[in-house]
Amino acid sequence: MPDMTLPPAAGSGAPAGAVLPPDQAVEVHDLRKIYKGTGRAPAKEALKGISLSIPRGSLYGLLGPNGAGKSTFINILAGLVNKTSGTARIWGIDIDRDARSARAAIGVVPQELNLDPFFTPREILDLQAGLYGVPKRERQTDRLLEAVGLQDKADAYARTLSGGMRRRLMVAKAMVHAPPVLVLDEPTAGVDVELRQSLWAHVRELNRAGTTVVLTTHYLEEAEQLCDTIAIVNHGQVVACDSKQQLLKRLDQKELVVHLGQDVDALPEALAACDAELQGSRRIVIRYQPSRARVGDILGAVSAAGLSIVDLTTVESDLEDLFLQLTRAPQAAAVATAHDDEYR
Ligand SMILES: Nc1ncnc2c1ncn2[C@@H]1O[C@H](COP(=O)(O)OP(=O)(O)OP(=O)(O)O)[C@@H](O)[C@H]1O
Repeated sequence: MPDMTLPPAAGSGAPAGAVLPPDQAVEVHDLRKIYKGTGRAPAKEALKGISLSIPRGSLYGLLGPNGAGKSTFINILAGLVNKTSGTARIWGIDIDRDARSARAAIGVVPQELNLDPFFTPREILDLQAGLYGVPKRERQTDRLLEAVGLQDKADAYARTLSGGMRRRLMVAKAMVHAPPVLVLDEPTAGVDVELRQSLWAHVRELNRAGTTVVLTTHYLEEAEQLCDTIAIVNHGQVVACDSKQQLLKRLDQKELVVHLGQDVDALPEALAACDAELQGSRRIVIRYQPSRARVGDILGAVSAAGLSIVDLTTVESDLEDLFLQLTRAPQAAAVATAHDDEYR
């Protein structure tokens, strides 16, 4: 990936005398969307009252399985889908009160690579800047092309660009009006591992340059590697939303594997009250909550039962465990309600 020095996002800093940028880049409250049924297809409630605040400057992940409602959410922000109810503000601008200014504050990179194959990157960016009413003298076409490493391809037909180059061009296209908020819908869906890394580097660079980045993904790894804050969405509801560290802390579950020096045929009595399991005759797996149980006490109980410990391993839960817990739990709706209250 080329070295990228990006043009600063509009409003990302606060020049002297300027209106201070908002603390929250995006704020939505009780956002609902019902797609009307057509023919035999029934109506679909894609968003069931989403409330979220996306802090300015964050790299925010909307994580959820296919069909969770992520694209619907960002398409509403982008002005491409009409919400059924609720409110949304982008960079402090209510999308109902001033749709035009709200749209100007956001750049969206859609999932589909919808580029005209017979236009060159330079033409595509110029055209897009024209659509947004950016005066010619203020256009940053060359800088943007350089930022996404496409200066050498500025005048090549888009159809001759590789998949990765096209994605980068899409990012540049979404940035022509220097929006302070950039939304990427599944930026690396179907992208190979190497290109994924370079796209991540690019997204981090955009964020460092001051742009608030919101991305949707169903790749846990992507959210874990890139995002500082993550909202997990399932069936049109937010089931968790916190900083990555806090989310991981919420798991509060560890697994301790104790390898014994002798054969046993049953769990020692002292471990009966724990979530413990004897595997084979020399291995005990104990699941515990670090906030409630001390590993020293657990090991003490094993030793007190007259068992010798020859080795130990611990396994920590990761985001994947939380994701599975939250998106598979039958009471997910209850979790969401309790959680939403925290964020209102
Ligand atoms: N135009 C539409 N008409 C009817 N239903 C729709 C429409 N667009 C989306 N849906 C439905 O709304 C739900 C949410 O879809 P959405 O595309 O927002 O989810 P997603 O989380 O972005 O999933 P994916 O990653 O697969 O795009 C799904 O059940 C989908 O089938």
